[in-house]
Amino acid sequence: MVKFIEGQLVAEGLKIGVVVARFNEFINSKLLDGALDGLKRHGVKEEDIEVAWVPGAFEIPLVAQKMANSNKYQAVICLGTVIRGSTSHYDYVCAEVSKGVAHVGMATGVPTIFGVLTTESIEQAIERAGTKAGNKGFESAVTAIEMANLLRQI
Ligand SMILES: Nc1c(NC[C@H](O)[C@H](O)[C@H](O)CO)[nH]c(=O)[nH]c1=O
Ligand SMILES: CC(=O)[C@@H](O)COP(=O)(O)O
Repeated sequence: MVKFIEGQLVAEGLKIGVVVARFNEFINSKLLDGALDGLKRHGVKEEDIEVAWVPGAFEIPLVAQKMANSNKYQAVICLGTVIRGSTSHYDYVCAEVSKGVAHVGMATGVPTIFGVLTTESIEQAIERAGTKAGNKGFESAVTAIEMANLLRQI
């Protein structure tokens, strides 16, 4: 008999850390709204959510790591938006934030969710922050809950 293990989308009692970048705050505030909505609608209490603002996406991994190492949270959600400009800066920021967030999850064992938009245009970012392509923040909240519950069972 195969035993399947799945994380349920039930979040009562979970404590969640959120790291959100101020750079492109216009978009990121919508991602944060989506994440908070997703957490609360699945049962996370407001007092069990802590949000840390950082300057830009590049700074997300360090603060996510500190949160994950604190043993206060069952998951850490990382939110930001990197929009391609006219130089190679975009590639450096994207590489570091994606590698850094993945590293935090692997190094700490705390699910660390990549809710960072990496887009070619501001329009693509707006589409993914609560308009026609959903809200990456909400999706990240659901992923955090599923992963926190999955890891408890393994
Ligand atoms: N261009 C974007 C940045 N750049 C700023 C960096 O993230 C960082 O704060 C700075 O280099 C200081 O270390 N950040 C974003 O979040 N999004 C961008 O599009
Ligand atoms: C994604 C970015 O880093 C961006 O804001 C930087 O733009 P640029 O490459 O035009 O300096």
